[in-house]
Amino acid sequence: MTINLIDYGLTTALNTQAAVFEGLVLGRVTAQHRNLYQVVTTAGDCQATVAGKFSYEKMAATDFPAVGDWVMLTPSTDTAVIQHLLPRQSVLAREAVGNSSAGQVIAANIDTIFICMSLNANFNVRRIERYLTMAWDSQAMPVIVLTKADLCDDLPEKLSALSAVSFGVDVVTCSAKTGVGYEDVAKYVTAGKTVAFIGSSGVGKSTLINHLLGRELLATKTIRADDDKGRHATTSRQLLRVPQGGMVIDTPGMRELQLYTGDLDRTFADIAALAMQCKFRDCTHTSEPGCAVQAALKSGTLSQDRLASYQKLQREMAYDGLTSRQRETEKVNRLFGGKNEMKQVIRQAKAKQRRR
Ligand SMILES: Nc1nc2c(ncn2[C@@H]2O[C@H](COP(=O)(O)OP(=O)(O)OP(=O)(O)O)[C@@H](O)[C@H]2O)c(=O)[nH]1
Ligand SMILES: [Zn+2]
Repeated sequence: MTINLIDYGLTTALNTQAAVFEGLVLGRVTAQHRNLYQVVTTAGDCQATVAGKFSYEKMAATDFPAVGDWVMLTPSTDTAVIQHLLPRQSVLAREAVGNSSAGQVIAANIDTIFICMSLNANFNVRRIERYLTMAWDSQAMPVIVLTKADLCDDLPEKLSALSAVSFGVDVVTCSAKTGVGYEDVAKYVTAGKTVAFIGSSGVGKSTLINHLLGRELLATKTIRADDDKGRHATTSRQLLRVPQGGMVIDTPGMRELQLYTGDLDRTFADIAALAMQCKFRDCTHTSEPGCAVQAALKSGTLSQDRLASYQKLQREMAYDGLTSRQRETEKVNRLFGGKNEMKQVIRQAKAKQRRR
């Protein structure tokens, strides 16, 4: 059986890069189970591990292959060996577990990211801002997918609230119950294109993916009626072929993405434009004279909620860029409200220690 990698998103540019590595075979990572990878090549599916140099050269976690990556490998009848990672066109990363500021790649080479949010209890434009920031940073194209339209009786109000933060990003409204909008979602999933779904648990991502795949591949779960919170149904990371062309990446890590880095200026284009008009270039938009952001707040063209959301994400990203020691300080600052307060707490703690 020969597989056409063009169906898996192979482009001429990738092929040209791959041609440099003589004697190696090109493939795309479709799944990852700890150190073992599933890779599709023209010869079919194979299992693979990474070459020793990935560990010896102390590569960063983000330099290891992830689902969606294009890799060059030494073929084998048993376990192939991944020798090289081809440059990524887009990367969806999250903050690694623990106290390091290193990122963890959860999927690579995604064309479209569906930001899923249900139109009932889960709807929250502040969360959309968070997801958009992450999506813009990944280099993939975001599309906002509003699910469970059947459970919403104030759609125009919600769409209007959304238009204030979406800035021309495509918005699709859908419902699994009525079938409305499902075809609009499918339009983005075309031959050679890779899509990913992010959004809270229980919003209907698996339901949408199953519809695209035309089968019940992913288990969907029953939602607790009282709080609309879902239980996790998806367990393994994977890249799945859609019968009518295109691929879906569904990795559990995508499901509660923490902001790692992000393109705030693109998500908050209105605030970025205002900030350009501030008198001072390093304006913090708090109490400086000639602050265009504060002026917009006063005139009502910018909402306090939106500015607060921007500042919160800005703080989070600054925090992500800190070393672990700086983070500790930052945590203390957050807890005690500032340096002087912190110093006082430390003085008191030391005094207590001495008394012992
Ligand atoms: N009323 C209604 N229910 C829906 C709709 N879409 C999905 N559901 C239901 O919502 C529940 C959760 O859907 P899932 O597709 O499992 O949600 P998920 O986003 O994949 O959840 P995780 O796997 O935890 O990330 C299931 O009971 C679905 O049947 C919809 O459009 N309307
Ligand atoms: Zn300002």
